[in-house]
Amino acid sequence: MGSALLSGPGALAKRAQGTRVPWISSLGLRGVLCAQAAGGLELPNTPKHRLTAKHAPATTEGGNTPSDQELVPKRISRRAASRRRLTPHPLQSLSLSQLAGSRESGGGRGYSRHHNLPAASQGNSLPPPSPGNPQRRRLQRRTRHPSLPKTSQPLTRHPLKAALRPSRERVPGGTSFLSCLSLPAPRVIARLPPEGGSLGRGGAGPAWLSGLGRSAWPLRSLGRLAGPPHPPSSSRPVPCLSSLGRVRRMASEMESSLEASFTSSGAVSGASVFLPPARSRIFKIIVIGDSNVGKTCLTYRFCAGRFPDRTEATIGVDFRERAVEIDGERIKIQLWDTAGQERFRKSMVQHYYRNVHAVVFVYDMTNMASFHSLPSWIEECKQHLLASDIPRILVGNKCDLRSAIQVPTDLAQKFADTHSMPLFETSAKNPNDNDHVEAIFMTLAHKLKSHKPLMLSQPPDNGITLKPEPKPAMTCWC
Ligand SMILES: Nc1nc2c(ncn2[C@@H]2O[C@H](COP(=O)(O)OP(=O)(O)OP(=O)(O)O)[C@@H](O)[C@H]2O)c(=O)[nH]1
Repeated sequence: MGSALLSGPGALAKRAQGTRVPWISSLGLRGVLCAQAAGGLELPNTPKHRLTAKHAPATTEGGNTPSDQELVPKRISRRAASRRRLTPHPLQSLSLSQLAGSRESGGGRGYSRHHNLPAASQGNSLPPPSPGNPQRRRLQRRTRHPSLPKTSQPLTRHPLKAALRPSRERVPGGTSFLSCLSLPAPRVIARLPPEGGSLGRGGAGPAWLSGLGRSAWPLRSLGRLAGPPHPPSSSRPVPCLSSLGRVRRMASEMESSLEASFTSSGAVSGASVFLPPARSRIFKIIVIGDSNVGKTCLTYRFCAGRFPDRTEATIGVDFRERAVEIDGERIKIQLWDTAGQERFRKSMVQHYYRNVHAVVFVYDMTNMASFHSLPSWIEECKQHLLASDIPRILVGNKCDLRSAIQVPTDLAQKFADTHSMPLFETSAKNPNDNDHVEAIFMTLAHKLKSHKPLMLSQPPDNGITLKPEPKPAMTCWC
């Protein structure tokens, strides 16, 4: 049928002109080959090396047309089929990242999404895929990103995902950081007021806590780490450093309450308002000295009237207050029991020295090193610009341990004279020295009262009273 068609007058005319035969596709390859073998058709645009005489099927004897099976040369068929299979689709030859980039950059083929440059210039030095080199094409398929190793990662994984995954693997021992964060915080036991309801003997709790009520005491008190009572000398429990932040916050609250107290006394009042006179003045006294010299015990003895059952190293600062009456005036003595250990005080120091009215230097009479540290404590006061006229006293503690005393009284007295301070030797532990401890702080209170520091003075007589401004006369616009 094919030869019949090809030998028609139209086909011959086309052949004579040597032009392409548009309807040849309807014949199929077999028909074309038959026609060519019969010499009836010349295909000008068909490469001769692909359709040559040797590929054409031999005419069977008797001039019969070969069967369909014979008409299709097997070699040509296989090669054509293999070429069709090996010729990549343009998208097939692109790597994943290139595909993603081409999507983002509007479909530019083979371009990096980062710089819009050809992928080859980004470090992927492979040439564009060639249809005739299947090995190279395979390489190109395996190469996804120049920075990633050629591992057996699934193609669907984004490179970034692999980089950001490692939380568990990175932490040694298989613990993730989140589990580290969820470690239980150290237990902190709040210091409760001593029996009787208040810290001091004055009855009521500290003024700066009065607004909170008694139920707020444990929250407002400073925490100390739970633990057994430590032995009298060296091995003391180590408090938790994380409590320092809480202590610092407390110290600032104390300061602001002190400043509020000063303000309410009328001495510091930036605004032109009239404030009622304060009911009682507050004196801030800081107690400083080496760790373990007995600062906590001394302040506790004065405010609670007894030796504490157990003590731990102070973190930052402990506050105690006692109200006393001197010459008919009620004043409050606020004792700041500071930490002796450097690591528990360094971030608190600026709070200690603000608005200080008096300083108590304490050393341990059974420990010469604590006495030798006194000059450094005095120096620290100087560095924090403590006024030279602020009352200071020197206290040697633990005089009950007579057999262990290392610091002779005359040496201590000489030092005190050098620095113009009165010297007291006492014991916070010995109940017989109770009056002595009391006398130390009461002396200070008397001195402070007579000292009449500017900040704590009563409101001046020329206090400005706010007068209501005269209202403007009503104007009716209607
Ligand atoms: N024998 C005797 N021991 C005392 C006396 N005062 C304190 N201690 C003991 O000395 C140790 C330390 O007392 P603290 O009051 O905690 O010392 P501190 O100076 O406050 O120490 P830090 O808080 O670390 O600055 C405790 O074991 C007390 O029991 C005292 O007068 N006599």
